[in-house]
Amino acid sequence: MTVRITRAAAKLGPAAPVRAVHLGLGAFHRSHQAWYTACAPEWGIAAYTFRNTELPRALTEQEGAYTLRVPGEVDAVEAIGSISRAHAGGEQEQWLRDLASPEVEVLTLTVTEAAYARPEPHRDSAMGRVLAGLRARHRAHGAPITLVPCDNVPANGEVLRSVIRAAAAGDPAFVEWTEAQVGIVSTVVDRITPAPGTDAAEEAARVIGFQDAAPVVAEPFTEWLLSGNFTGERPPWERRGARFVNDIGAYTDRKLWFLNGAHTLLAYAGLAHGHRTIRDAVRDARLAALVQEWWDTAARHINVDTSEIGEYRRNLFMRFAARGIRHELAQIAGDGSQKIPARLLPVLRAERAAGRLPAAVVIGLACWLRHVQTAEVRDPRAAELVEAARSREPVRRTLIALDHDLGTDDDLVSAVAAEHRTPAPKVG
Ligand SMILES: NC(=O)c1ccc[n+]([C@@H]2O[C@H](COP(=O)([O-])OP(=O)(O)OC[C@H]3O[C@@H](n4cnc5c(N)ncnc54)[C@H](O)[C@@H]3O)[C@@H](O)[C@H]2O)c1
Ligand SMILES: O=P(O)(O)OC[C@@H](O)[C@@H](O)[C@H](O)[C@H](O)CO
Repeated sequence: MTVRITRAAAKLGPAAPVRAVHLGLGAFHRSHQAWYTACAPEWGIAAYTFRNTELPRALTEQEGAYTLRVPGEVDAVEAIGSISRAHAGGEQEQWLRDLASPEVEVLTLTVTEAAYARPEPHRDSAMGRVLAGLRARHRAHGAPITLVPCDNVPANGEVLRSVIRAAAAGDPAFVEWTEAQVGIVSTVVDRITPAPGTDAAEEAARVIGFQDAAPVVAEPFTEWLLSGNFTGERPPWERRGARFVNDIGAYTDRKLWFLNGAHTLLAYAGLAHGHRTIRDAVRDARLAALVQEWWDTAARHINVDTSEIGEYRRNLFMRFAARGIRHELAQIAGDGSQKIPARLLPVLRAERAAGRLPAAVVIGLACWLRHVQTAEVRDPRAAELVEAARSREPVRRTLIALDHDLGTDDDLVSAVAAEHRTPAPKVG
C-alpha cells in the first residue's frame, strides 16, 4: 500500500514561517509560484483558495506537501514543501491575521481574469478580500507589503493598482498608505498546468509512489517575468530563473497573443472539430494551419525581434503537442468574454486599422459564437452572451457585447457571419 505524502515521508524540512500569502490556491499556484518559492526554505506560504474547502483540507492533512510531476521521456517528480499552511477562502479571520502579520511581506494572486474588477459592497470577491486584508494591515501597523498578481491579464499590476485606488477612494489615510507602502508589480507568468483530471491521485500514486490528494502535473517549460518595485523583502525567485525586467509590455503581448491567443482559437475551433485537448487539436493539420495563420498575423504587430518570435513559435508549437499534458479545450473555453479581449482583440484592432480582416480571428470569433450558442457556457457574463447569441441578430449583438466598436464594424460582422454559416471552420 502506498504511503500518504507528508513532510517527513517526502524528506522535506519542517514548514517555514509564513512570510508570503497567496490567494487562489489552484493548480497553477502549485506548479509555479510555490515551485519558485521552494528554492528558499526560509519562506513559507499561507495559501488560500477562493471557495474550495477540499483542497486545503487535503493539503493540511499532508502538512502542505504535494508532488509536482513533469512528464518527459522519464517523468520528473518533485515534492514541494513551500506551502506551510493551506486555508479555505472562508477562513476570514485567519486571512485578516495573515495579511496584518508584519512577518508577511508578499501577497501573490491567481484569481482568474474575471476577478480583477472593483469590489461591490456586500458581495464577496477576490478584490474585496484583498482590500479587507490591506485595511487590516493598515490599521494594525502599516508595514509595507508587495502584491504580485499572476493572472493572464495585460499590465496586471497596473490593473490591480487601479482597482485598489478606486476602492480606497474616500479614505485619504488609507489611500496615502497604499500609495507609499503597498508595492504592486506586473508579471508575465507561463507554465502550462492543466486542471488535474479525476484520475490524478491514482496516477500520482502509480508514478510517484505516494498517495497525494493534491498532485499537480505541468510542462517542463516555466517563465516568470516581473516588473516594478518590492517595498520589502521577497523570496529569491531568480534562483529558479525568474527575471526582473524594466519594460514588460512586449513580453506580455508575446505571451498573451501567441500562447494564450492560440489556446483560445484552438479551444473554440478545436471543439467545433470534435477534439478534446490542445495536443489533439494541434495534431489536426487544419487547426495547426489556423495557429500558424494567427501567429503570422500577430507577428505583424509585436514589438519583439523577428528571429526571437520565430524561435518562440517553434517552441510553443512543441509545447502544445507535448505528450503527457492533457489540457482540455473545454477548460480553456471558459470565460471567453474575459479572455478574448486580451488575447485576440488588440491584434484584430490593429489589423482593422490597417484595413485588413484577419482570417484567423474571424474564424475564432465565429467558433466562439457557435460555442456560446450550443455549449454549456461558463462565463461571468454567460446570461447576457447567451441571450445575444440566440437573438435574431446573433453576430452583431454578441460582438457588441464583446466590444461595441467591433460590433458596429459592418465588414467584420459580415465576415464573422459568413464564417459562422459554415458547418465547421474553413481552415487549412
Ligand atoms: N493553469 C495555467 O496553465 C496557468 C498559467 C498561467 C497563468 N494562469 C493563471 O492562473 C489562474 C488560475 O489558474 P489555475 O490553473 O490555478 O486554475 P484553478 O481552477 O486550479 O484555480 C483557480 C483559483 O482561482 C479561484 N477563483 C476562481 N474564480 C475566482 C473568482 N471569481 N474570484 C476569485 N478567485 C477565483 C479558484 O477558487 C482557485 O483557487 C488562471 O485564471 C490564469 O489567469 C494559469
Ligand atoms: O488559465 P486561463 O483560464 O487564463 O487560460 C487557459 C490557458 O490558456 C492558460 O492556462 C495557459 O495554459 C497558460 O497561460 C500557460 O502559461
